[in-house]
Amino acid sequence: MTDIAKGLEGVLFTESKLTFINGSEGILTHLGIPIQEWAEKSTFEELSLALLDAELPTAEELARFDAQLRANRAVADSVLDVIRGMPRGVHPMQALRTAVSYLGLTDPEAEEITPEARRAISVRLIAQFATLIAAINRTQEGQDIVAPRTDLTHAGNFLYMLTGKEPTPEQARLFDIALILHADHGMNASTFTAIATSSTLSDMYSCITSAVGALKGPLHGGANEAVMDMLDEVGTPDKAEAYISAKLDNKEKIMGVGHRVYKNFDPRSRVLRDYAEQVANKEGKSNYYQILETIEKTVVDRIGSKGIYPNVDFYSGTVYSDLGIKKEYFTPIFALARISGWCASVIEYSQNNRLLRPDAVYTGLEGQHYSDLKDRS
Ligand SMILES: CC(=O)SCCNC(=O)CCNC(=O)[C@H](O)C(C)(C)COP(=O)(O)OP(=O)(O)OC[C@H]1O[C@@H](n2cnc3c(N)ncnc32)[C@H](O)[C@@H]1OP(=O)(O)O
Ligand SMILES: O=C([O-])CC(=O)C(=O)O
Repeated sequence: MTDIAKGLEGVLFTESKLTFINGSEGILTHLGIPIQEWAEKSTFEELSLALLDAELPTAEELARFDAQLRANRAVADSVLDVIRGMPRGVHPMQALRTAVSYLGLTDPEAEEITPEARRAISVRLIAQFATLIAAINRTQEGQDIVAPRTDLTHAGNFLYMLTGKEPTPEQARLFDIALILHADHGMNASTFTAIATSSTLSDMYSCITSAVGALKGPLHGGANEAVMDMLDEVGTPDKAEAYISAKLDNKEKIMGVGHRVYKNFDPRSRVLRDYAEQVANKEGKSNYYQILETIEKTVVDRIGSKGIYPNVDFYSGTVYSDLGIKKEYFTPIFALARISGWCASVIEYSQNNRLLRPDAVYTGLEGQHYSDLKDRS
């Protein structure tokens, strides 16, 4: 009997210098540097550049990249018209998938797949994802689109475009850290999807459009919104333990916990929990935070022995909702960060490309002949 790696678990299909994960010890590094240090000391701009070039930038290189991002924030009016024309009430991830696909139609270099073109398009995509997501939010809320500013950081400008108000330095920095934590994560489903698309020698916009679709699902990036739905369903902290126990008794999955690779705490969830806790200590524990605390305890007590612990999606929503962001935008914000990892991984894989084409064990019928439709019951 041939072994099948269901879900491709543990299958090694390429080499990468970008991200290392030790799932049993809960370790995550980018370019060998622990995620906690990136979160504490770096910026999303710096990590994005480090991933794109697979090396730590100099101050001069970072300044140049930052200037390029700022200069590329605006998107063509036709893209904004498409966003304005979208039906109201669509999920923002549907809207983002369509917007990024359309964005490709406005980029004269879109079809180029040379390393230089992939790199240049990546800079534009990283810069413009923020503009697309903020514009989707504004139009879906019936508000005017806010044009990007060049005097704010990537995180600060996004929050400004989203709300129309300049964020405080603390808010911008907190959001920057959230972006850092989500920027890359090895061969997760959406990065793998981007690479699979690029392996056919398709263009960057196709890679990223397919990655957005993969991130959207609740087993992947969509889990952060699903966690918020769960918190709303639980309602109050005193109901959390019974709610989770009943779900586990029914063999239902709890959103925001469990991971294909981490069989211990996801280090990103620890960082996010610390920030959520700081806000809770400063402003009083929010209802959401208290429910999450009880869910975490119940899950770890009941199924921690199976290696089920909170993942990155567990606490991110409380941080975003503290910043006044609606839950439908949690997954687009994940995409806002992961665009760097997607682009970097496509660039890296393209340097040594081979078409991705796995196989399946055939279990269907054999030796059959075509029968006329009228003869079939
Ligand atoms: C950014 C990210 O993508 S992080 C992941 C975000 N996704 C979520 O939070 C959704 C909830 N989590 C899950 O569905 C899963 O943990 C996944 C999809 C992330 C990983 O799943 P897999 O690696 O395929 O694990 P699998 O489904 O095989 O589960 C292994 C065991 O753990 C249990 N388990 C896994 N996740 C959960 C969960 N969230 N709640 C309850 N039990 C769980 C399974 O029921 C199974 O138990 P069993 O062996 O007794 O049958
Ligand atoms: O690595 C994974 O499978 C999912 C994940 O945590 C991520 O993409 O950030």
